[in-house]
Amino acid sequence: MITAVTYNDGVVTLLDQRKLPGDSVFLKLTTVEEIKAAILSLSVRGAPAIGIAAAYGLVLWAQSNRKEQDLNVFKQSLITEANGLKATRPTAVNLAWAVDRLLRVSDTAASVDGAVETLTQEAQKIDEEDLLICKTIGEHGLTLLKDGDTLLTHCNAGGIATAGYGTALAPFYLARERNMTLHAYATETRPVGQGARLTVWELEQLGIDVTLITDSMAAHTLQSGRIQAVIVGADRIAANGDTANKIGTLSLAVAAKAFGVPFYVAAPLSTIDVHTATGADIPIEERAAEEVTHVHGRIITTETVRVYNPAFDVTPHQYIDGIITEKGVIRGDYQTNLSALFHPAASH
Ligand SMILES: CSC[C@H]1O[C@H](OP(=O)(O)O)[C@H](O)[C@@H]1O
Repeated sequence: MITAVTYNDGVVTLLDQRKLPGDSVFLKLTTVEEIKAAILSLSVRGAPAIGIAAAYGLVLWAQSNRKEQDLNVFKQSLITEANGLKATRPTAVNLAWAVDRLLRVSDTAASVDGAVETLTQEAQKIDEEDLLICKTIGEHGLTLLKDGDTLLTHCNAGGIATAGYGTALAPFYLARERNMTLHAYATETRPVGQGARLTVWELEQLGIDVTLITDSMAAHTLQSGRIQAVIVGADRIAANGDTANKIGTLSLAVAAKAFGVPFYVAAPLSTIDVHTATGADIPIEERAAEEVTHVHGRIITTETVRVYNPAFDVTPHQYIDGIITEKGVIRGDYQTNLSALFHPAASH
């Protein structure tokens, strides 16, 4: 199992995803500032993985402030640090979800030491739970597939974007364990190249057949009939099922609908944000122009060009045939059926 984020005794170890596929470099971080920088630079990326990293970042801060005598000062400063972590990447709700979960459990602490212990335990629980959740997502994803299927995926929603197994790639991990054969087509995923650099690398590490295409080849590939389903991850799913994911996902969903290919989103409940009504309300992170204008440090356009670099887009729920969660595959009336995941009693 490839693990992107691990924690042990005051040190967070991150697989530096900027260096893949050429080098597997592990960063040893001991401060929340280093964690924030790693999230901003995409050393660690992937909605669940940045939630786990942010949670451990709060733990590092708490441990370095253990000598604070005033519990209220400690708690107020913790909230400030939490807000700083949330601001790093606003679209992926998992980051805020993880940080808010730590704030909730530490709020009842009766001492600074108690708060530090509670924060540490809760961050480790989030990490451990995510691994099991992703495996379960893989199980539910397999119910939609058959031996020999070819799936198109976008960006990287694999083990290195989570605590392990991934979300969109989880069915590939499970299929491999079950001697079931699935084939992958991975889109390059400009401008950061998570597909070409990370998904190809991850699937080849697993011995899974993967074909790389550029983003502009996706519609043609879907039209060709060689793809049985599209499966992607998510950064935030609104209450009505509208889904924010890596830029380029919307194009895949529209093309899949046009050519009759099922389009699935795979995501844990921690990616579903019932407090965000529709996709129009999801904040879309815009990133530096250099991600678009430069490849491996070399400029590929003019020095004067204006750049628009949204890191995500929103796929309307009408284009989504199913949302694969750890609770099962959610279909149809997403407003009702997603809400029922959080309020089961109300669904009767
Ligand atoms: C399970 S990863 C979910 C999601 O996060 C990725 O974004 P980024 O690489 O910018 O962190 C991508 O949108 C994945 O689908």
